[in-house]
Amino acid sequence: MASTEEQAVAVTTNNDHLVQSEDPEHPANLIPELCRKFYNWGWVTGTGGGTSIRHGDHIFIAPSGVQKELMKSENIFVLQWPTKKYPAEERNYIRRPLKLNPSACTPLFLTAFENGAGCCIHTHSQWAVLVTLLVEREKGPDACFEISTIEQIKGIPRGKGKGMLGYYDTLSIPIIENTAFEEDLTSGLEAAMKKYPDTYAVLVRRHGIYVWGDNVAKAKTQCESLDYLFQLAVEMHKLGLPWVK
Ligand SMILES: CSC[C@@H](O)[C@@H](O)C(=O)COP(=O)(O)O
Ligand SMILES: [Zn+2]
Repeated sequence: MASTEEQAVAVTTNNDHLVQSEDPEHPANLIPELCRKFYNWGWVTGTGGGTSIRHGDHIFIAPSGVQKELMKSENIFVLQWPTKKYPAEERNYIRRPLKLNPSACTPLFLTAFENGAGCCIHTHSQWAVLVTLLVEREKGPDACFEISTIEQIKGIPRGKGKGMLGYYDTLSIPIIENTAFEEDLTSGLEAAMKKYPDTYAVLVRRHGIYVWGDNVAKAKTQCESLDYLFQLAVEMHKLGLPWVK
């Protein structure tokens, strides 16, 4: 019987083609490219944060604990979709680079994909963290960031198949409490999605945010719009201006 290492080599060797493509839009090329951008925006510094893409029946996932802006396509893990929520076992990966572990965010990304997402982004943006500190903790499971009558709200969907929010709508993003380990956030994320079925993002107090979209472009632009709104909200708070009119 082959040793664990030999089995891992076999898996990796057999499926390297899954992350080899000349196409810049291929997920194995896009994830490193996006993470370089996100690093420059302060979203994924110090190895925190990350992103994952669903492409057909494959899920592309970054490794854990690496400098996300230096990641290469050969470092990307691949899971067959649909898959188990906690794919700790080696055999669940159809491509697993040696000497690396998959992102601790994997079960959270999978939760977004189960919800129909094509891409999920996790940031440690300081604006997102600050907003979670400004919304009262006492509200518990009802904690929610809300903002209205700001043009950029129109960059966020009203819900699946419901078009985009309008200028006079109120944007609501649920906030869940942080946990000691990233993967333990999964039940909180699931509960928030159940309570807010139209949401495309969940804030994590003192940690950051998970944002997803139907595809990569939507996840990225929605994440950008939210980050803009969080920064604006922090500055408004400093000026004593209300977020909701
Ligand atoms: C700075 S460590 C951050 C991690 O614990 C976690 O919050 C995170 O976002 C990234 O996890 P990772 O397993 O490296 O993909
Ligand atoms: Zn994180």
